[in-house]
Amino acid sequence: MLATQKFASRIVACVLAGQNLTEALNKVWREDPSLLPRQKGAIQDVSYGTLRQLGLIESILKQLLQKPLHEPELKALLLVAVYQLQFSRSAPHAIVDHAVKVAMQTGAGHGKGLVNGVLRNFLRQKDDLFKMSQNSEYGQYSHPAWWISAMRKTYPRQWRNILLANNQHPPMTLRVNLNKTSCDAYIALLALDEIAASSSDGLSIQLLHPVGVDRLPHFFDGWVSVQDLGAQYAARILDVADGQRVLDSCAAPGGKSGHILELANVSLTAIDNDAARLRRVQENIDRLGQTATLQLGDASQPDSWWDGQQFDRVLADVPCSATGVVRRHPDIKWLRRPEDFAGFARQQAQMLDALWPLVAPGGKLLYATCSVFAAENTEAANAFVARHANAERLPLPDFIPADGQLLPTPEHDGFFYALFAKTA
Ligand SMILES: C[S@@+](CC[C@H](N)C(=O)[O-])C[C@H]1O[C@@H](n2cnc3c(N)ncnc32)[C@H](O)[C@@H]1O
Repeated sequence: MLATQKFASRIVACVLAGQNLTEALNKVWREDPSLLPRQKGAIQDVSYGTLRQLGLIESILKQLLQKPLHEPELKALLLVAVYQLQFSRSAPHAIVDHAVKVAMQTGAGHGKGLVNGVLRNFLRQKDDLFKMSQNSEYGQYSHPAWWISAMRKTYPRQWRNILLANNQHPPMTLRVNLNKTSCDAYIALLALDEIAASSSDGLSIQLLHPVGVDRLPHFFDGWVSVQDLGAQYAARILDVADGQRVLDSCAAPGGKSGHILELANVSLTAIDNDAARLRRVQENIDRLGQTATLQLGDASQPDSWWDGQQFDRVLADVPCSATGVVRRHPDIKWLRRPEDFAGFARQQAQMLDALWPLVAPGGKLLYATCSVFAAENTEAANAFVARHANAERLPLPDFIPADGQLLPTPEHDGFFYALFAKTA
């Protein structure tokens, strides 16, 4: 547990200082290669959990501290330890003792009395502290105030559920490759390996508990892929058919490219501007036993990679605020700023405008984000149609809300889809 607290508090401190969670984790893995997979799992769990529940834990901690704590490492250690005391099954006395030891080891030794006192007070007043923390929306929902008000304004009926869904553990969802197996047959295979799973739609499978992909039968033969249910709608909405030319313009790591190839025998071009991520597209397509043309390129500058032949279908799964996938990336809640959205919207509009000439007359372009903010979604789609006289917004299939905004729920992440047809 000592290592868990030591590294988790370092990671939480990095995120609170503005660093991305994945980068902070990778830095720790690089600096301490002796960490065992089990230890890494525990560090990851506690870091993610602390960031998910940060508003609640900070509200509790504020009640326990007589004055604000300005030492980031010490504060992160207390946040991690309070998170563990509130949410983990580890023995409380061990959590407190280890936190004191970590304080001594990490140069925050002068704070060991504070750590001991604060954590013991927490244990004595746990229920009252929790109750008091629920008096503020920050403590209740663990999101920044500006985010809470934006959700309340945009989704007056659903805002609470959205925020609470963001704080849940995400499910592990599989996309079943129907060219290789069926949902029922695969669930039966999983059962043989004692992996409990269910399907609500005959296309995807939700595991009761996440497992490593190496435990999934025939994963490396392409029978299933790990993909959130909301992301699985993209290729189905794109409505691909044999013989078409299809462009996936922001393709990495290739989840949606792979799905398109499973659904029809198309000629797929997959573009991404990140070489390392593009290699993952190749791995994914190889695993599925499919082929595609992969090209490193900037979707907003097609002149540098496009051969001039138009596409029947274009998928623009653009970079965005990722505010719909917060339960998978809890650092996003604390790293995003209200002023970020104008920049995302500008980049998204630029990409859409650059890709539109690549769509053949009668062809379709699917615009997708994993955002829940209107500036990147409904407003962007309306503005696009207003800019292009030959763009018609098409109705979506009935598995998607009519406005294209899929809100985060226990079953899926938040996504937005807008489908456009080129009329001339
Ligand atoms: C939301 S992710 C795509 C996820 C992918 N479609 C999937 O389902 O696996 C967005 C991708 O856009 C890429 N990207 C960002 N800016 C880009 C640009 N200007 N041109 C092409 N790709 C870009 C990022 O590297 C990232 O891989």
